[in-house]
Amino acid sequence: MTKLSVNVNKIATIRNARGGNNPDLIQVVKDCERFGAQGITVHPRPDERHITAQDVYQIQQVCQTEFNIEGYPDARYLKFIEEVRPAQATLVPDPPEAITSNAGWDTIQHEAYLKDIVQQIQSFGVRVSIFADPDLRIIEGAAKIGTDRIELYTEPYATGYPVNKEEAVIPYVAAGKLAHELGLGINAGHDLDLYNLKYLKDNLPFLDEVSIGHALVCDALYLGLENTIQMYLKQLK
Ligand SMILES: CC(=O)[C@@H](O)[C@H](O)COP(=O)(O)O
Ligand SMILES: NCC(=O)COP(=O)(O)O
Repeated sequence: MTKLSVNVNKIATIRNARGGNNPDLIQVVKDCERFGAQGITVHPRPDERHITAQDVYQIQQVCQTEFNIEGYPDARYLKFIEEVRPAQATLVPDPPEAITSNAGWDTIQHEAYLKDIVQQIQSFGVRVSIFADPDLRIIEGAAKIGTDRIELYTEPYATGYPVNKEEAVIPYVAAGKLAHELGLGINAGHDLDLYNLKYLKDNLPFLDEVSIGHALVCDALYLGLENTIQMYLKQLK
């Protein structure tokens, strides 16, 4: 079964726009889970443009499903992971000024660095996922590093889907097959939506989890949060 982890970054974006507590992020987290979300994902970026440090600790208090914290493994991020002990830590190579995540790790060039970080996080009893492009050498590198899972970066798939979905999915099928053969868990995320999700899921038999935020929150503006979460879950059946 592929789990849906709802990324609530954009709820915090709207809240921060006015400086108050509307929408109430913690209430939205509770509601997402009540509506069927099987995980909650946040990416507490250093500039706190959306998710703040306070949000991270408050979500941990209420999250009843799997809490997934994404980020670049600097000292601030590792402190979150050690103190919060989420179900999963997803390592992303974003520089602080990144507008959004736009690439996976070079697991070959950064093997020694990532191996140390992964061991540190695993020593906290936290599962590790490494954000990765669907490149077979990169997947092999991820296995060497000792990560529990990879998260396939799906922006290129989402961009290619409307043009030629059969072609767009090819690298992901190959990467997913190799990852499974190497004993890695498989997550996927970035720019997934109600149009492209089912085709990816149907072509990736061992997909453990998708984390979806931007499109889901945008859909919820028109369709309502409960209905939207149910619609995303239906795509994963
Ligand atoms: C890692 C990834 O692709 C997304 O989870 C990322 O967290 C999106 O970040 P923004 O919500 O800041 O665009
Ligand atoms: N890891 C991907 C994620 O959490 C959400 O990405 P997006 O759906 O906001 O593009």
